Amino acid sequence: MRTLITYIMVFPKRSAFVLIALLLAGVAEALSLTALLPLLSIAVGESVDSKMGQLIVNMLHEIGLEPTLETILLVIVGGMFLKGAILLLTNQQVGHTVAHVATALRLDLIKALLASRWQYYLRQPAGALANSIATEAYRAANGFEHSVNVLALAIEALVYSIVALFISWEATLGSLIIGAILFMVLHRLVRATKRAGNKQTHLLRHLLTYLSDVLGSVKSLKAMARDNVADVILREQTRLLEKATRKEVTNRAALLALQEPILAALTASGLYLALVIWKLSLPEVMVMVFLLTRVLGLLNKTQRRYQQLVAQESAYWALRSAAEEARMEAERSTGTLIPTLEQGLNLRHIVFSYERKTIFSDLNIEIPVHSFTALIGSSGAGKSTLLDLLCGLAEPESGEILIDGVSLHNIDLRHWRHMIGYVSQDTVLLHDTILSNILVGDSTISVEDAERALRQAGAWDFVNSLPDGIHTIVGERGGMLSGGQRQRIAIARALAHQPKLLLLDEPTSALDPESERIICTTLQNLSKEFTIIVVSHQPAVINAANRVFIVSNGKAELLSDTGLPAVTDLKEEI
Ligand SMILES: Nc1ncnc2c1ncn2[C@@H]1O[C@H](COP(=O)(O)OP(=O)(O)OP(=O)(O)O)[C@@H](O)[C@H]1O
Repeated sequence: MRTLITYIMVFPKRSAFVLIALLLAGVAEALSLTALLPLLSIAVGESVDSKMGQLIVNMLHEIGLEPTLETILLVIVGGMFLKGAILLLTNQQVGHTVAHVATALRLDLIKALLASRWQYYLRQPAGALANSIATEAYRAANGFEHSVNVLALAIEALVYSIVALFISWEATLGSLIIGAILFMVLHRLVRATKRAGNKQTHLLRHLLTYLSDVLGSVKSLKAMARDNVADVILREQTRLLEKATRKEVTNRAALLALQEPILAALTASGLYLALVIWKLSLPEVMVMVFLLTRVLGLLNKTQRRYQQLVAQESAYWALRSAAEEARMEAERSTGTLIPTLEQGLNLRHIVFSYERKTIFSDLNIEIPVHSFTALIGSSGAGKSTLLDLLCGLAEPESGEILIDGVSLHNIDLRHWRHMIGYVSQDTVLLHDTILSNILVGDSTISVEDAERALRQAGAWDFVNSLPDGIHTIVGERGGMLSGGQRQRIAIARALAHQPKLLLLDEPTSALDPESERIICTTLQNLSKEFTIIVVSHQPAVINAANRVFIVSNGKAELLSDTGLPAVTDLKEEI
């Protein structure tokens, strides 16, 4: 019930529209059915003496129609058509709304996650996120559809009950009481479905997290003939999921199977009471039986829809709590100053740790503008972390990061990041065109910007020589390009928004010497315009830089600031 109310509160306008439409549909149907009463009276040659019958006859007189068999038949058929038209519009609206709800929930989660602290984001398994965006959002949106239907069916049942009350309040009340008892008895099946739904939500999240991890490393597992290990674990999780799904389906089937015979028994008892005990007239009894069958049928349908709602609702709450948790971990930027980068960067006495592991105990680095700085050091020394500190993705415990003498604390982070071009260690290109890979959805970057960036990155000649040029599709993870070409596209992506500072994390680690040489030349050319900081173990990159820092033991030490350090000397340091 909480989910039902929440859905309506979160999407009030859409829910209201759908409900009003369904209500109109219910009224249209009820009116067309009540016309049955005088129809039946006329059909059996009786006079129309019930209140409802009189009302219909009077209404027909009002609009200048005689209550003949033909007119009443037309009223019934017309009412049904009107109901059909309203239902068509309603169903359309429900369909649009379900799609809208799914999109709104997905966007909400993505937005909250992207706005969260980097350290929090890193802890989120990609598979769980994919599951939330795909499966949970879909199930949650279906939950919305079931909610609206529960309400609509309940309203329809109410409308029918009111109409039935006019005919015989005793029979209606009796049936409603029996209906309520039936509802409560069968509620056990609804609760069991809810438990199965919760289990499914939990297992699906687990399964997709594991699946995405396994698929990410399938090549090495396959090469070592260890893919059957993954297979066994996945099979176990799939078996559990299947069990939960089977439980849900069994409970649904049980509810459906039990409702039908009980409904038949109730209808038969009602018929007996009306004919033998209350001695109602045959047309009245026939209409009443028809209406009560509908009321109880609608109550049954309401319960079945409610059962479907509780099977899906856990997905909605899982999705909402994921978004809420991400919002609690939102990155908070306190600074408001607009940064400049005309003098340089200065890291002073930086102390930083991951949980209890100290990475920097007293880090001091000065980086003048238009310098080309290489950061070297053993694996795990903290080079990538240093880049994270510069971007504001990690925050020092103490010490200061100064941009042109202004503390990063006081600077608007988004403005600062806009001045950064970042090429990560593991750039993944999208399965899309080269142009899309450079724009990555940023509408402020023009095609001319992309072309300029490709030229700056030394990629223009090879892109231009491709049959579709900038519109060439690069394939899955950029697989249709060479490693060096992919890396130059990644550099072009980092340059497209005209940054001032270029940060590169191991840009050539996967490249052959020739591709590496080309990237180094590109970087040297770029250093005339940009301030470049590159993390690398590669002698060619270190030689290309004009300043070299070694990061070790929580500190950074300047090894060279004149240009070309001897590669052999550096190798010993690395
Ligand atoms: N998000 C994180 N949470 C906890 N520990 C982390 C996190 N990121 C990195 N570390 C740890 O901090 C240390 C420094 O990591 P970092 O990636 O900065 O090293 P690096 O010098 O760039 O290494 P490499 O040359 O191997 O890329 C490593 O020991 C790593 O395990």
